[in-house]
Amino acid sequence: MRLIPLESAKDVGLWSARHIANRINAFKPTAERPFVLGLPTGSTPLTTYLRLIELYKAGEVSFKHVVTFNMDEYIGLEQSHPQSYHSFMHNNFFSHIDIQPQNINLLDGNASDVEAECQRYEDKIKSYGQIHLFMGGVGIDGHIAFNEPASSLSSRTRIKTLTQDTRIANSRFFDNDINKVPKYALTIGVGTLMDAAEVMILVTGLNKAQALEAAVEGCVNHLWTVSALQLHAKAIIVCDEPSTMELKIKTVKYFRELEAENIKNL
Ligand SMILES: N[C@@H]1[C@@H](O)[C@H](O)[C@@H](COP(=O)(O)O)O[C@@H]1O
Repeated sequence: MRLIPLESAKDVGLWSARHIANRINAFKPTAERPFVLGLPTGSTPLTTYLRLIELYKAGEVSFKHVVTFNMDEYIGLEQSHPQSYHSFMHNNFFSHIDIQPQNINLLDGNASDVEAECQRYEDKIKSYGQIHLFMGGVGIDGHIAFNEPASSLSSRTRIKTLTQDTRIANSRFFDNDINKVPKYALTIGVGTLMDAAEVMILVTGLNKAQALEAAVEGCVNHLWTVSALQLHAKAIIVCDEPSTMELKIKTVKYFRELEAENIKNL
């Protein structure tokens, strides 16, 4: 695992956007051989999206031959609902870049046959071979996508019941009213994420410090699903200073020295 300890949340956005652009450009995608990118929602990746839009506008990266798969979607919200992950992605990213609509993949949280929808998603990912780079955030309780504590670390795309903690955390987007937060979501599984060639998780803020500790210093444990990353051959965690509060000083120092050259590349 690589840990990139940066100073601020803004730096996390700049670094991660640059990393994505570099990977796309190095891949030289074409219509026949697109770059496959996994994407999250949440407040953490917003700076990354803003920076990617800037890089696109500056001609430094194109999404013309990029195929995207989002991690998750609430069940029961209309796609046009302002808090659906469909809306989030279109408003914050897709409508500002040159991605082709047919290359955008999101789970349908209103599918009548949920199991068939999840299978369709898994099959569609497989049809491209592999997701080349999956970016994600992390919940306060260490969940990745909506793989809540005690999710199987080999899980595939499926329906999950959201925990009370997650619904409270996400109620800030629903007028601070937990009753308006959906109870269920469709989410890729931990196994789906682990199949990606590379996984990059963004962690910012003091409230994520325990999750970061569990991911980096804890044991692989289904109660902190982000800890599964320790078993991934190419995992990167990009974090800001406040989120490292629970890590040992020597851990942070170790990675800071190891990544000294890369930390400069914002
Ligand atoms: N399903 C999403 C996760 O993918 C995201 O990582 C998490 C943290 O969101 P934020 O970045 O807003 O803290 O929120 C939700 O639960």
